[in-house]
Amino acid sequence: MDLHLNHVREIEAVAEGRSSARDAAVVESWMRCLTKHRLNPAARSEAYILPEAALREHRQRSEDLIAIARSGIENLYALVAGQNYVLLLADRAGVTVEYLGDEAQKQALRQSGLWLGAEWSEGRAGTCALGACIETGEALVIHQTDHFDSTHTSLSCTAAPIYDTAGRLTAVLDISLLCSPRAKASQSLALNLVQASARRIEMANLMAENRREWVLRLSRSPEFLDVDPEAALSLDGSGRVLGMTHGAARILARATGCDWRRAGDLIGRPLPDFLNLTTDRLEALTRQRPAAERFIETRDGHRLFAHAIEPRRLPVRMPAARGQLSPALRGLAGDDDPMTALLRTAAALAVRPLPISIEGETGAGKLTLARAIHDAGGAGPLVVVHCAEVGDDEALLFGRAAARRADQGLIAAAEGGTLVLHRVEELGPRVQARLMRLAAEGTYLPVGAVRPVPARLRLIATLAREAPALRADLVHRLGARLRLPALRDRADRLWLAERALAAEGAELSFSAEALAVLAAHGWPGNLRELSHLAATLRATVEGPVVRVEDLPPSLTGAPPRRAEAAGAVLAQLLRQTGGNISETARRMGVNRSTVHRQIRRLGMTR
Ligand SMILES: Nc1ncnc2c1ncn2[C@@H]1O[C@H](COP(=O)(O)OP(=O)(O)OP(=O)(O)O)[C@@H](O)[C@H]1O
Repeated sequence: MDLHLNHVREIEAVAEGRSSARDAAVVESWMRCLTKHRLNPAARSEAYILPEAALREHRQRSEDLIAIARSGIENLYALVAGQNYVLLLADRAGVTVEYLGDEAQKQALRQSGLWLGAEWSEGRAGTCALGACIETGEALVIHQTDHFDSTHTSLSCTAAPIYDTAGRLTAVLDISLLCSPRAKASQSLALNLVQASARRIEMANLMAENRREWVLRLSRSPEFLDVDPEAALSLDGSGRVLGMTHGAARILARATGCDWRRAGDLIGRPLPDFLNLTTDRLEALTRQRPAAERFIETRDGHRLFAHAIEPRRLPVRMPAARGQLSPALRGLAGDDDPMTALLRTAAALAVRPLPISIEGETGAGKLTLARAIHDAGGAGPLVVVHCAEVGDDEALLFGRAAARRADQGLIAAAEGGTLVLHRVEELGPRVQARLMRLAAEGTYLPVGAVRPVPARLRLIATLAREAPALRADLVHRLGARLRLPALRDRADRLWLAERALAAEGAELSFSAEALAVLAAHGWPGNLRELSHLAATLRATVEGPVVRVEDLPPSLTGAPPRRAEAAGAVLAQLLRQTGGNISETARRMGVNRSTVHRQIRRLGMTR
């Protein structure tokens, strides 16, 4: 029977949901060809080779990658050339930008598309190793009749992705055969080889990009650690992840239960989020000690061997020890490791003019930390903007072109100092769009101006943990991210509670039972809730000891207040204060942004 017809029937059967002996990756790719790319399995199309000019453009864009990948590609080709393999390096679009093949087979290779400039995207060529690898981000073999288009069913192709240090797929490495044995298993060795080469290319890329940073290489076995490690990541001076190989992205993602496909989210997070390791232990992991002694553990309990490589030339800025933190920063936490690490990072950032964003639940201390960073950094005015009050009023923030001094915006007022945008997610969409330039380039456009104005200031944005109203592209421009833990997750919460009482000037202390209640409480209002509790206790408790009975029902288990009741209280307070937001906020014990938010959530009009 006609092989082509057979092939088409098999694809149609899979489309109808019949089970198939093919690998899941092949079946999924066939389904994408049918439903996403809308390809016809009965149609046959020759491999597409880009015109010269278009190919030149693709190669120019991949120049850096080709330069870094070159030795890896040549080594791989040297290993497989004797077995008639050709080697292709394709860019993200599936276009072959580098090629090594046997001159003697030139004609046949060109004909079959195993050639420079061939486009092997799945949408163009149907199921093929390069295209399916780009779609799935994983290494795979597409062997003979695994191909969707029966034009390609004589080929056997094996591909592995190459990721950049930010975790984005940038290229695919492929070795292919014009003719191969029938069994797909014949290509297992090819798969291993391509994956190892891709890993080494990523490693070379990471090392080239991070000569001045700490690099941490990881391996499951000490024997390979120093010669051919499985993964590597780079760290900035304060121990945050700067970049990684794909292997490292998988390890870090697994350690925190994240999806490795969103590796970009791992960048900027502190090392202890993933490993039981802090930067002050990196020196103990250099080659001075035998590899077998350099083991560490991931947060999900996997044991790894590590090799830390010191930054070259410039000495790295090691994180400030706790005693070296400025008093403003030091006072923000007791004995809590994540907070100590966060404050060290904040101290390192405070002396540089980089934008910073601070995330945390309501009352977690975002604004307080922003102020402390400003204090630690030194110079200039501090302008705090409550973004709910700005809304979409562009002129308020950015000022107007050719304005008199009094009409300048808040950004101009912060010149030479710090601009804190508190609850930045409360800004309207137009203001958010205008803010992008300030965050990314340090310039801004006053309303009505045609030329951007440079802003010499440090930008600190605070945002709620879940801030869906904020543009994703703005979030990424808001600089280094500091994530404040919720009070219930802090080991120093009882220390904070005692200190809050002391700050009220009261000669009071908590009984052991009362401390147990505080330790178990969920603290939805975080530090704000704690400081209000201290103020209330100071006013209500007579003896020297706060007992469980002295604590309010919200802590000791009375039913929580319902949203309707909260709405009624808010409405009543607004009426009593004649709509005065500041006074309402003061009486409710929350800040003004919270009142604005509740008004909006409850659909009230002012
Ligand atoms: N480290 C701290 N120790 C004790 N109290 C603190 C600390 N940080 C903040 N507070 C107190 O907690 C309250 C809330 O702090 P802050 O306004 O900084 O929180 P926030 O996260 O910005 O809140 P929101 O997002 O709700 O505006 C303030 O009264 C502040 O004084």
